[in-house]
Amino acid sequence: MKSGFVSVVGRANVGKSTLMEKILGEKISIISNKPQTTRDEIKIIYNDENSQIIFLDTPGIQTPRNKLQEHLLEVSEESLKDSDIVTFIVDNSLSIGRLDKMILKLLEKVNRPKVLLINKCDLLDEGEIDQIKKTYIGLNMFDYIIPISALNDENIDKYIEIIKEMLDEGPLYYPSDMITDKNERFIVSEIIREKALQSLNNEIPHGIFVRIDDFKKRENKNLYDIYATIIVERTTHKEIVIGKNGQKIKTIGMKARPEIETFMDSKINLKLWVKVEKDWRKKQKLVTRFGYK
Ligand SMILES: Nc1nc2c(ncn2[C@@H]2O[C@H](COP(=O)(O)OP(=O)(O)OP(=O)(O)O)[C@@H](O)[C@H]2O)c(=O)[nH]1
Repeated sequence: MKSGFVSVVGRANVGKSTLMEKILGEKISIISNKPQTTRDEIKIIYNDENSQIIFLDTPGIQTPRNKLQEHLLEVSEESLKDSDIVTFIVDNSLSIGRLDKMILKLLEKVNRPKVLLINKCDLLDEGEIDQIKKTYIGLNMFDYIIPISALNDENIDKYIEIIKEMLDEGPLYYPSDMITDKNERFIVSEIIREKALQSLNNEIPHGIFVRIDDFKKRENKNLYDIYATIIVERTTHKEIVIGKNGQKIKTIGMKARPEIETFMDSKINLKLWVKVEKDWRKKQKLVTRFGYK
């Protein structure tokens, strides 16, 4: 049995969620394909007959502008140090951009075997792939460099093979049917948050948080009652989330419910409320209370 922890870092939009979905299937895409702004580290667990790979899916890296983003950057650093192998994903850009350089600086400090995935190779020709490879070989930092296309499922099996080769023998850290360490409440709150952000069209840039107030299965029924509160920073935002005649919040609920039902494999009765907590993002205390650390 081989097992171990593999951290996966990359800036937002390079295709991490797509990769995880190809490795682990649709339920994972519900979990990992969420807007970046408040996402914490998520462990995503791959199992087969003779291995367990625990991917530490870290938040996409961006320049920290507030406490929450600072925290996300710390999460990435920590998971790099805790893991057995580090995977760095870049996309089809031909040169190394500013954020990628920032991540490379982090990686330099981490004394672990490293794999580089060049994603979106379906958008590149052979010459371009070679050019990117050469750039990174020049850094002398990576044990393996693998061009992939997460979208077209190209070379992902090779990546898994290489990870297995590199891992040591180890125990089953999690039950073999477990796919993530996050509890259902957290994932449900992320689904609601995502649907809210989508329905709000950037009217409230990043300023919402979703708290699950109640989460109960009805006796002898395949049905859950879930009560959640969408927390906003301002009274004006509250009005926006509720919408005219409550239309907006109704839409958010209608979009979230089917996805929660797929994830929970159960019928869902979802009730949503909206509440104002001023400047919640800036307040480290609230960030802590809401479970980011
Ligand atoms: N052409 C091409 N597009 C891809 C590939 N992988 C991902 N994409 C696209 O790139 C975009 C971003 O992919 P995501 O998987 O959401 O990226 P991410 O890194 O998880 O982004 P964050 O959630 O912001 O961290 C989506 O539109 C994907 O369809 C690929 O191999 N080829």
